[in-house]
Amino acid sequence: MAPSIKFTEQLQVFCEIASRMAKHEEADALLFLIEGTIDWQKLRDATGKHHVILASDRKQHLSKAEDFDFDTVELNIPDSPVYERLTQALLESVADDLLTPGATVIALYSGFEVGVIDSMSVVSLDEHLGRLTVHDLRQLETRVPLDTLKTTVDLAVDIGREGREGKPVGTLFVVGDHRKVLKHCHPLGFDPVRGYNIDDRRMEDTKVRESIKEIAQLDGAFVVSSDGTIISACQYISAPAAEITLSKGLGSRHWAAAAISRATGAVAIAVSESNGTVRLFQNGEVMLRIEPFRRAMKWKDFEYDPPSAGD
Ligand SMILES: Nc1ncnc2c1ncn2[C@@H]1O[C@H](COP(=O)(O)OP(=O)(O)OP(=O)(O)O)[C@@H](O)[C@H]1O
Repeated sequence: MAPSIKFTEQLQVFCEIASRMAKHEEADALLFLIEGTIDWQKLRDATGKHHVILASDRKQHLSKAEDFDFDTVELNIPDSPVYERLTQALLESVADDLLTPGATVIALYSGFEVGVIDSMSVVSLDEHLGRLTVHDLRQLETRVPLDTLKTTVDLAVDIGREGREGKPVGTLFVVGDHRKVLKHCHPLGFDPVRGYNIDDRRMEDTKVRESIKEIAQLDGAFVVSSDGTIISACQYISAPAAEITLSKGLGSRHWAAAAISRATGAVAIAVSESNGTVRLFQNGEVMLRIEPFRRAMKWKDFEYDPPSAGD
């Protein structure tokens, strides 16, 4: 059974203060990061008509919450620091259209004692989160289904923000039109997904996404079919770069992304190793750019010397 959080007097007072703060800040929502179920009726009474989002690492903690008019977000990053989980909850809420990128949110969470909501923050989602909206993805009118795009973009944003074991990671996903894409690819060594059956290569699966984060540390691109199956990994992409203009500072990974999206009907999603920025290319152009949400600044970024367009 899911653990339950006692609806204490302290929680009641927290809800009242959060509601007052929400009014004062003209906040768009209250966000509760929870580690168990709560008496939903009491929470609804205490938060009145406010838009409330509940985020948890476990689906069962959120069970029946929607019956009380709460929005819910599942995180799947247990044991991560609270800051990471809050960030993820905000990103997911924006991606699911529960919050706009410019929203102000009153977040309530357990900052010190496990299982007790003891902390509150006023968060203004700045423009770093700004571009990640389903609306933007919808505007692309691609032949790649929205679900596949959203899953890939979410994963790319995770990779850009988290890196791996403290190190930044960059990578490239080429999504859709995979038969044509493969004609422009050659392997850069062993293909780590080769030999796995289709069910073990679907991006909708959490375990598969975790494996992708590992493989992303290797050189080359992922080729993904429109239905979100990883067709191949560690591929070098060579497509003609003629008629493509990109901003200065973008290197060969981004040129490859632009070129393949021009030469085929695929959407290319590049994660920059230098700064975690995710760019989505279609028809040779950057259609969407998502800045990582507060990744630590690295001074060595400024020493970066991009290769020339012909590379
Ligand atoms: N044509 C390509 N196909 C697939 N992967 C590529 C290609 N070109 C470069 N890469 C990958 O991108 C990595 C970084 O290359 P480079 O620094 O030139 O790219 P970049 O666009 O500046 O990207 P970043 O911002 O991540 O540094 C390479 O080590 C390689 O793994």
